[in-house]
Amino acid sequence: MTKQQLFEQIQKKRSFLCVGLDSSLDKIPKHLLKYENPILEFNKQIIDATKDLCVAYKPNTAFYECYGKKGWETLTETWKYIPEDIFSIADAKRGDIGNTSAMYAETFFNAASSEMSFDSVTVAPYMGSDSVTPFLTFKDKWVILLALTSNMGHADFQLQEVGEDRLFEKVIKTSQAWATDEQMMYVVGATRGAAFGDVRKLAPDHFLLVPGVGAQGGDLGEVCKYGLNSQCGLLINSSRGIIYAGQGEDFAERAREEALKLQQEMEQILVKAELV
Ligand SMILES: O=c1ccn([C@@H]2O[C@H](COP(=O)(O)O)[C@@H](O)[C@H]2O)c(=O)[nH]1
Repeated sequence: MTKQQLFEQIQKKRSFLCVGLDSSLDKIPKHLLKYENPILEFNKQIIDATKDLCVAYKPNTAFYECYGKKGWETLTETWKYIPEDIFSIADAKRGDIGNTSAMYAETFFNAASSEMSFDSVTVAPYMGSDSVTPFLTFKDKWVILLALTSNMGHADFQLQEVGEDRLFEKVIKTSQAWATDEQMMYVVGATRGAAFGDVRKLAPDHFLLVPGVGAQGGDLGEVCKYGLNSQCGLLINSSRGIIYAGQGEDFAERAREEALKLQQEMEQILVKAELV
């Protein structure tokens, strides 16, 4: 999916919501355990209930890899179930020496070999250019590079000064030599608030994937105040806050209600910013 197509979806749905599919057997409603593949059934019902309210789905691969062969099958079938016009993110946080990264890229982008072709994959920048560029050889596919994460430990490295910059600023500056804003996004945690202003000084036109609203307490209004750009430029993820909103037979409706609350807030923000 291109940047323009993503923006068109945002305008059409009046939403920049990404639903995180962090689905695990111990958290999904108990009545689903009777299904042959409970997590797949859960994901399908969540997707059916939210697909008109969001523009992206983000399965975090950890929640699938932990179940071995069956988990990979679930991830593959979940990817197949995501509607084509919805941006798909494999939140895998990969990155290794070049030839290994090339195999990771095949895994997530080349359906001919892996049966999956996500629109994007999250990548860690720590190993540098040759660990990231193999993901950039696929047309209309995206790297989402970790920049300033939502977790407490972000300060251990990302805020350390490297010359005149903090490390996350160095990551954003240096990586812009590897790809344009048509192929690269950055992860910036919703819990980072005013730091969105610093990110926007360096990356005014890039899309930012923003996890951390909902369960982690990030503030949507604050993120948008500093992070919105002329093509919206934000994909706001909520995983647990949406998918585990209910535990009963009506869990998908409860998930829809939570997604709807966020979508309605986003619509107001888009209208106020005259983006729709
Ligand atoms: O900085 C980061 C990078 C990735 N994540 C991932 O996003 C979701 C958040 O889940 P919630 O349940 O909405 O908190 C999860 O998959 C994380 O691994 C992040 O939270 N922060």
